[in-house]
Amino acid sequence: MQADSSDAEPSLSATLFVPATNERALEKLATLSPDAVIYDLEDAVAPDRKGEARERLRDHFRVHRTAPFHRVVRINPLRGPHGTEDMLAAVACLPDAILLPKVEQPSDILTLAEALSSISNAAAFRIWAMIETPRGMMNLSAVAELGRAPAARLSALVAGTNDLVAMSGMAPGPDRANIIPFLAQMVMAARAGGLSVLDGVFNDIANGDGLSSECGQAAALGFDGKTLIHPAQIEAARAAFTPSGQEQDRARQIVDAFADPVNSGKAVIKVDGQMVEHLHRDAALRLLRRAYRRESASQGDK
Ligand SMILES: CC(C)(COP(=O)(O)OP(=O)(O)OC[C@H]1O[C@@H](n2cnc3c(N)ncnc32)[C@H](O)[C@@H]1OP(=O)(O)O)[C@@H](O)C(=O)NCCC(=O)NCCSC(=O)C[C@H](O)C(=O)O
Ligand SMILES: [Mg+2]
Repeated sequence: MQADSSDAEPSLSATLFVPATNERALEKLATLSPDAVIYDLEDAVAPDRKGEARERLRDHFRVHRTAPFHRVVRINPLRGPHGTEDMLAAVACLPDAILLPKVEQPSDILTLAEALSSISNAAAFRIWAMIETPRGMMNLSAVAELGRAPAARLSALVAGTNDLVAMSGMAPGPDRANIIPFLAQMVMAARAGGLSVLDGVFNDIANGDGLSSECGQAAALGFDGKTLIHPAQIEAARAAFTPSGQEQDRARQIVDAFADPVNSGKAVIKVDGQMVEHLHRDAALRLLRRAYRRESASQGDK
């Protein structure tokens, strides 16, 4: 079962990356049902194609003014040569959020937030932060604290496991054993800051069993969703982050038990032999809300 999820964002279970230069993949989006799409101007775009990527992105958003999923643009770091132009292109697209990669300290977020505040049509944009460098990991709690400061616009953390592995020299190990401590810290930091938090990508596109297992692991760690690189990965992510029928039944049982007049005024009761407190009822209500949102979203797909 997924741990308590933040209500800061809509459902983000299946969040698909699309390189902004890949025209075919951009068009394919109209036939897919991810919860969110991250249009990438950073690592999926070669350095000599950054200008073309921005142009394609603007064209794409001009044609597709709305979409049934949350839309996020990943720009290059603001301290690098492409960051500012990427930010302006992203703002012109009116996405729901801008994803800043390789965030290492609070000032990275605050610089972007300040820049957005000086642009008139950027009022509603949220910022998502990728945590994927050793320095970003070391400064994680200070970055996540910005979730409590509305002016910082921060609403989600995204684990960049490829970069983290490459920059740290760690091998992920079987079942990601070596990186789990860092993933768990990201979830805790996100909860402390009231942020959503997404797991990193699974590179082995043809390995469906491996993906399902990693999505299950991400849900068990408390992530709100998984970032994906291929349409074939959407269903596995969706399944792992949707509360099962059994989980929903149990949640209803807990909610109903507390609503029963015989339990009126009680802070702790027994349900099916187990001690249950108000915190369990609150978690049950969140789970049912998540299941309801998922159900409504899939009705919308039909
Ligand atoms: C990896 C890919 C290059 C593979 O693409 P392709 O060879 O075209 O795959 P398929 O032939 O199997 O594709 C089948 C159809 O699906 C479309 N497609 C493929 N990928 C996507 C996608 N991401 N979104 C939408 N549609 C997609 C193809 O166009 C085919 O369509 P059709 O022919 O019309 O049926 C490709 O999958 C890819 O580029 N994926 C995304 C890569 C990416 O964005 N990478 C950067 C993000 S990951 C990262 O950086 C994480 C982080 O920073 C870290 O450090 O960990
Ligand atoms: Mg990365």
